[in-house]
Amino acid sequence: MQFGGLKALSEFSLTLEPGELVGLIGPNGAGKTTAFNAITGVYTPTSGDVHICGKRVNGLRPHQICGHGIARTFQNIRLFKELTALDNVRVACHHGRNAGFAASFFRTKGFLDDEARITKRALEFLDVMGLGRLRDERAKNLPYGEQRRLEIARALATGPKILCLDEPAAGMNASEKVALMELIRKIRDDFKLAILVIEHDMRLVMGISERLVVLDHGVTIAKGAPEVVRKNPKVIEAYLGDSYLEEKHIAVPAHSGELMVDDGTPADEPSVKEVQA
Ligand SMILES: Nc1ncnc2c1ncn2[C@@H]1O[C@H](COP(=O)(O)OP(=O)(O)OP(=O)(O)O)[C@@H](O)[C@H]1O
Repeated sequence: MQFGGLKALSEFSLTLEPGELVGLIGPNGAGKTTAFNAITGVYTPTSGDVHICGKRVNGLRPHQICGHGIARTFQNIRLFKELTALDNVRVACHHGRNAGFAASFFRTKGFLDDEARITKRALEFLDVMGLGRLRDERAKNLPYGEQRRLEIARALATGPKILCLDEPAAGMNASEKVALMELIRKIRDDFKLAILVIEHDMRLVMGISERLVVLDHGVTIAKGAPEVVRKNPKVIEAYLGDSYLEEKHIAVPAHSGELMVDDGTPADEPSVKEVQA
């Protein structure tokens, strides 16, 4: 994905298997959101291919790609702020359906039955995300963490095979983050989805992902199981940065040991001590 002279994403190849939970990590500006945008049709990749279940979807519009089974959430929450939580999810349940003007205008029995089914289904998604009691609240009045969960409920309601979550725990406190990550894993298990999650907090994402892909400057610098990736010197260097390491007086030799420092939040002493040279 190239923007003028800038290659925001140049070496990126990822296959998501059914039911897999993969973490996409990397420092600020590494190209993570660009990868999501290229996969979900927000951008048309300037080269390369995106396939969903064998079908090439490059150049399709986001709603068409969603119709092929990829749903996503955004780093900056994009809810229908004036609609209730329930209606935000109902809209997604309607995805790809068209009742027809006459049926909706005359509110035929078939139309009303359909609407009742959609409401029931939307309530189930709200309950999955622990938002059932807030069904009639306008999205804009929900606390930040609940808006994030509502976005996930809405994405789930489109019936995806693959769910892409862009920093779903951003802005949450530590215990909310842990609870959300556990919920994400449960969603994967219950709905049998593949999930690709961008998360800045390395410890969190390593805790739930079977596999990690690490980007830096648009290039994949490491892939694999979390316990392998976290020992990768390139990842340690890219993620923490030389200045950070100098500041903390941490030496990272070519074949360094464990890395257990959260990114994006000030590293506390116990985490730093876990960086074993
Ligand atoms: N529409 C765009 N036009 C020009 N440059 C862009 C555009 N979108 C992203 N970029 C650039 O591409 C690079 C990768 O950005 P991207 O947002 O994908 O990084 P990121 O890994 O998601 O970062 P962060 O963790 O801060 O969200 C950055 O240099 C960014 O400025």
